[in-house]
Amino acid sequence: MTRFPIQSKAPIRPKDRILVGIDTPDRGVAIGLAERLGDSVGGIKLGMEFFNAQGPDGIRAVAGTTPLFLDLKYHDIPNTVAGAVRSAVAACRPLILNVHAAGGGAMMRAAVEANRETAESVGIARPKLIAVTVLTSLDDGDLEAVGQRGPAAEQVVRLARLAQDSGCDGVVCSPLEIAAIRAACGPDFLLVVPGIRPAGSGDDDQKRVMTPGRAVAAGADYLVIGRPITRADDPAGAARVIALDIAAETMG
Ligand SMILES: O=C(O)c1cc(=O)[nH]c(=O)n1[C@@H]1O[C@H](COP(=O)(O)O)[C@@H](O)[C@H]1O
Repeated sequence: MTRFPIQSKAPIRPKDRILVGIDTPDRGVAIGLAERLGDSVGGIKLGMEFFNAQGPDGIRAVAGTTPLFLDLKYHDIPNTVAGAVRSAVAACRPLILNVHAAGGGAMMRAAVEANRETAESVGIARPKLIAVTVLTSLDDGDLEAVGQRGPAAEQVVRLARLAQDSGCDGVVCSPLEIAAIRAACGPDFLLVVPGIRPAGSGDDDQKRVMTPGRAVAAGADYLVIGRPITRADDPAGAARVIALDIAAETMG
């Protein structure tokens, strides 16, 4: 796997934009997928299902030197989230980690500070800290059911601005809000985008979706893609087709 371009301004190759979401509790399955996909994606994303079964030791065993997005979506009081970030950065050394923007400005500022201090004290490049805006599995009706008035897109932009003001490097958003966040937060704000479905794939539990090529053309930096790759008969082949779709929509 090549060096991840996230820490520099180097141009990003289509395949490097893919962070494959490996959602399994099984260490052997995760290691197998990471190995098979190593040459076809930019990095891996490990989240709660894997972490809760295998812990930091399992994360290190799967990620090795592979660029890692550690997706544990912290959402708690500032002191607790700061502690979680310190533990995660020291133990897992991710390239990217996340919190929920809905935890508020004080919580995000505490996370930003904990991330910076811990990276300095363990002597690693500072991981990118990003904030989840509105989950891609929710639509306007779901938001209304939890007392959130107004379209998802408005809430996403509100939370993206708050995340930026709180010192976060970027956000997780659906592909449908990329243009609005770019307009509000500028070209350097990192946009990591799940809710990606190649043409012809089912949406599963995702509600705000787009194809990989169209999401990158709209301004996504990185795409988080799970089942369309990991559940394919040939995961590496599926990742290569996705990279071709990105290239077709974004080059020449
Ligand atoms: O933070 C995330 O990565 C995330 C945020 C979000 O709003 N929606 C979302 O789907 N994700 C993650 O992205 C991955 C998407 O997986 P697939 O739906 O299988 O492509 C899952 O691992 C989710 O946990």
